[in-house]
Amino acid sequence: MASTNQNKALTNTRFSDLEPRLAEPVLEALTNSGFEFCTPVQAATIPLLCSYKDVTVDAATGSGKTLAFVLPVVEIIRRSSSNPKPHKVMGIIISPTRELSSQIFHVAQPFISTLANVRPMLLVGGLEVKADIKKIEEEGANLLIGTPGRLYDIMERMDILDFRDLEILILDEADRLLGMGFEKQLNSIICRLPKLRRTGLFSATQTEAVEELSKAGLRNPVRVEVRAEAKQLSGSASGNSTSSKTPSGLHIEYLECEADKKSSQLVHLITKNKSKKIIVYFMTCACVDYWGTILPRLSCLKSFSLISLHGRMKQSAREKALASFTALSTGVLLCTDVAARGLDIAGVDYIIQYDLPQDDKMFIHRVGRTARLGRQGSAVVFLLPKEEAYVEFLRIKDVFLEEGECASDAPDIIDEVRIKLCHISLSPCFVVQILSFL
Ligand SMILES: Nc1ncnc2c1ncn2[C@@H]1O[C@H](COP(=O)(O)OP(=O)(O)OP(=O)(O)O)[C@@H](O)[C@H]1O
Repeated sequence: MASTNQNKALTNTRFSDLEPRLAEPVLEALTNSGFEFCTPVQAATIPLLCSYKDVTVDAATGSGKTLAFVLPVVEIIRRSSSNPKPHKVMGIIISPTRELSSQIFHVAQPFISTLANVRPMLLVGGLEVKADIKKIEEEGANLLIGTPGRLYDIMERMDILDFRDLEILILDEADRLLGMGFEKQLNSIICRLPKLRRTGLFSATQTEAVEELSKAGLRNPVRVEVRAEAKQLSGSASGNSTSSKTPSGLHIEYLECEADKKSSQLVHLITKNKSKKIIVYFMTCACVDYWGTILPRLSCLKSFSLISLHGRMKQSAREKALASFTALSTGVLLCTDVAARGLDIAGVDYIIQYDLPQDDKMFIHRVGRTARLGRQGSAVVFLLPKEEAYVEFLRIKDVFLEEGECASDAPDIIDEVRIKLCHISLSPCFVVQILSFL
């Protein structure tokens, strides 16, 4: 009898069931990596991209988006030419951070290696651009995976690369790439690519803005939207199913805290969760440096592994920090939003948002570093009492938290905040924006 999967985050569709059928070597590589059943986003997206459709994909954090684009990229290159000339670029995958590009490169490696003569190249900042140029000149590059800045730089400097037959462009964390910060480089990259190509936009916080889609040159894209099933919200009509942008195994709490008590609360939360693997998000690189210096000096945290990561560290230090934290079973990563999007770090149980994110979308990406692919995880966000909506909510709901205690007895509290905020007219503030995402 055919077996079905035991993981609720997976569908009963096997990779070998997908149509058009994936090539045998890819199916073998999937089996060797322990992947048998597709996640919902993979089951929906892989057949579309493999049938030459453009897609915009919006699915929760940790839902398996990486394989949902990596497999079609490999398939499309295989069909087009499994033996391209050394400097003929067939595909490009762009993501906003060095760490994420590097992760994608490594996830893709076993599948790309089924294409014997296709050379992938990781192009990220922080390392000498001359070394990249030399490598491309000598070895060639058929699939570029990297960050917009370095890709742009390489395209500016290297006429040798031929993009005329490019088949597929993937923008991971597309809202970040298209919405802010990377316009110049991205426009310049996209302008050089043939219009007749496939394009895929992926994110957990996708926007529908037409102008953004047209910036990426999509043609009649199919929109794939996969939401996690959420618990029934109290106060909503019975029988209504709900869906959530955050994974179903994620439990989110808030902690009301005066500014001058935040530091002691942070230490308290870290020590209380000693047996967990924790990520703490701060607003700036300077904050990470500050806490990275202070916390290890506290006697109560002497036995803790505390690792700092931010964008102003040297590339080698960034890589070392991420590798060290990944290898830990318990420990604390102190970081900025450079580690908020896309990173797939095994075993993260707990997310602490010491500072609210500057970009409200980042809330989802931060908490999404835990509870990935059907696992459980929890997250806490520090909120100041002055936050009007929050205080008003406490008054209306008659929910009072002991000062300094986490809201662990109020499991659906954030959902209830959202519902209540719909019913009372409060002046918009950042907290409202954040909560509206949940
Ligand atoms: N079909 C599958 N079967 C088992 N595990 C899978 C499958 N697809 C992906 N995974 C695992 O699920 C985890 C999350 O996948 P991935 O990093 O692609 O998520 P994501 O949707 O890109 O998340 P984010 O939005 O945070 O970038 C990874 O550890 C990956 O190996």
